[in-house]
Amino acid sequence: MFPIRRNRRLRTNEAIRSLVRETIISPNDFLVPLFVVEGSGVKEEIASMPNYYRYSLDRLKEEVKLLWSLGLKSVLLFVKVDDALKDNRGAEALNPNGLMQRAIKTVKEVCPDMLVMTDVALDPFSSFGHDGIVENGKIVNDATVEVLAEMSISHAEAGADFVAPSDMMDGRILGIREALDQSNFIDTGIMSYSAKYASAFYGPFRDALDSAPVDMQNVPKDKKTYQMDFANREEAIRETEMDINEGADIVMVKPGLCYLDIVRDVRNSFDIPIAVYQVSGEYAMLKAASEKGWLDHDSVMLEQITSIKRAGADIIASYFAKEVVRLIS
Ligand SMILES: NCc1[nH]cc(CCC(=O)O)c1CC(=O)O
Ligand SMILES: [Mg+2]
Repeated sequence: MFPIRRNRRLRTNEAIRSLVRETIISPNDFLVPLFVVEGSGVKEEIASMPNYYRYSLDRLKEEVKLLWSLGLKSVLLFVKVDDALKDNRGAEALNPNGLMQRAIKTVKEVCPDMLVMTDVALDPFSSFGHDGIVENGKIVNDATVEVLAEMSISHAEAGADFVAPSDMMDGRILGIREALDQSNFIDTGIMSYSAKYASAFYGPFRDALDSAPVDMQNVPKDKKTYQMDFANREEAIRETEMDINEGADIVMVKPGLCYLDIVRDVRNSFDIPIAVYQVSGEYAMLKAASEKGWLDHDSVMLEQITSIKRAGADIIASYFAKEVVRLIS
């Protein structure tokens, strides 16, 4: 009686495969990152992110409407700030009429039901390209948290539904939650980049926003004193648990593909929505390999996205969102 069990029966054709498929991708899974710049009529392709663009506010409107029509209902906003507006404390981040604040209003104006999340960190506003304030060669934690809390209030005032602190300062979730509550933004959510690793996969993103750490004496060249060491796994649980206790509504693991063990650990440890950020370098790798004809773009894209969800993600922040949704619809 060899063999009793024949697993291949369940793989015979697409009908049976789809019947037993465990992980299904839908537009509801995605959070779409958007890069915003000053100007008008601007839709400029990011060199290291083929087919991904920076939009001026007028062109952002079209893009947001398009996303909505595809069933993509959540965006994550990032802004590219002029060098002249950058300083060590990221003062421009608090400008009530700053680019981020106007971008939030623009999205809500054309698409009131679109969920708007905003990046909260100093790097796009920092003259040193760091997520926090630099003093004597160090990124100072507590003073940075104060700015992040003010920044969060400013985003909430402009109409953001969720703020997404991506800076990895200690205690910032509590600082932001208390600040939002004190300003009566009790319904404004926090998606915390809880386990964010110091990754070389962020390179294209830093090109997109011109936000890489500067090469200067007494300024750290990398973000390793605040973002996590990629050799560590248990630490991700500790970081995530603290953020949940401090009031995070959604926690995140970032980057995606190299960190799916972490995603599964977090999934098995906590009963809270988990976001995974498939970052710019992951996007760029597939674009480059498929341009060379070395990988089949759409198949690999779907395999990657499905793997992220299979690992335990509830939410996937991905530059592929639009392409995936078009592929599966
Ligand atoms: N704090 C900024 C921020 N928010 C998201 C990313 C990376 C996203 C990507 O690579 O797609 C980064 C870059 C960084 O930490 O240097
Ligand atoms: Mg932390």
